[in-house]
Amino acid sequence: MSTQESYVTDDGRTIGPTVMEMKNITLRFGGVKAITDISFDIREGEIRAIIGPNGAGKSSMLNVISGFYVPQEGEVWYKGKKRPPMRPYQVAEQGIARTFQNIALFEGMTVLDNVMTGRLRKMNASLISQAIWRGKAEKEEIENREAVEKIIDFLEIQAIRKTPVGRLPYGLKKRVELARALAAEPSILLLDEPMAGMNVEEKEDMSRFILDMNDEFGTTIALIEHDMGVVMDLSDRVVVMDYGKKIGDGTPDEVRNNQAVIDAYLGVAHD
Ligand SMILES: Nc1ncnc2c1ncn2[C@@H]1O[C@H](COP(=O)(O)OP(=O)(O)OP(=O)(O)O)[C@@H](O)[C@H]1O
Repeated sequence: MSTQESYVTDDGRTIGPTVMEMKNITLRFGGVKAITDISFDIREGEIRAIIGPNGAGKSSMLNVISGFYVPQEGEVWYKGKKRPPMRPYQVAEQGIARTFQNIALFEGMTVLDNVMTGRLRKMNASLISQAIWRGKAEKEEIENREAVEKIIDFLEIQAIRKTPVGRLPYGLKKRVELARALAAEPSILLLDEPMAGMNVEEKEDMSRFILDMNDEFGTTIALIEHDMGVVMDLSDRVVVMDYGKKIGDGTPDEVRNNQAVIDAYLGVAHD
């Protein structure tokens, strides 16, 4: 199927054309090649997973997408244009939001205020226009509040909206982080091991929220994860990395039956 054509999944979601393309990415840290010549694409509206054993290069890839690392070789294409090297905040301004493996929230602030910080990109009224056109700024404030409240309802965190984040258990903090990222209304949402450190019930909740988020807001999601089982039910397509190389790419079924992937997960020796 052409990557420029839309298609409808078995569960009735529409997957659009390619929104991001990684072309022949190579990333080195001194003598260590974290990523070797990897290409793959992300389509609009899909849930795209990047999986692989420890040290495979997943975090490095996520950091290339989000602008934390600039690869020595290869190109990143976004919305049909080659992306020049960019700082992470510029990538964020382009509509790519992310969560972190080690939660990065303002612990002393309430859940509501943390989620509001995710909205900063959407706040357009400058200080001057706020002074002159108070009405415009007020309207924007109301819109922002409404958008944030919708997300808070959606992620079922109403009951803790006034609680300082520092007091919350781990699973809920992860959910608040998700809410904050979603508040930016990203074109692509990058999730860095969203289920790491969670118990079974928390993992089930998180899976449900990721699926619902994609369904309800149409958010394109790219996530990295080393637990293969967790992402198989969630993802439309999966890239599998091992020792910095791409060893598989396809639907969960294709990837599950790929011998190189099976070997990598069973720890079969490499040539
Ligand atoms: N900042 C860095 N400096 C030097 N080497 C690095 C750096 N970041 C990653 N590496 C190396 O690059 C390789 C890939 O690491 P990366 O963290 O991307 O893998 P990963 O698949 O995310 O692993 P994990 O599942 O354990 O998080 C590893 O050999 C790692 O040691």
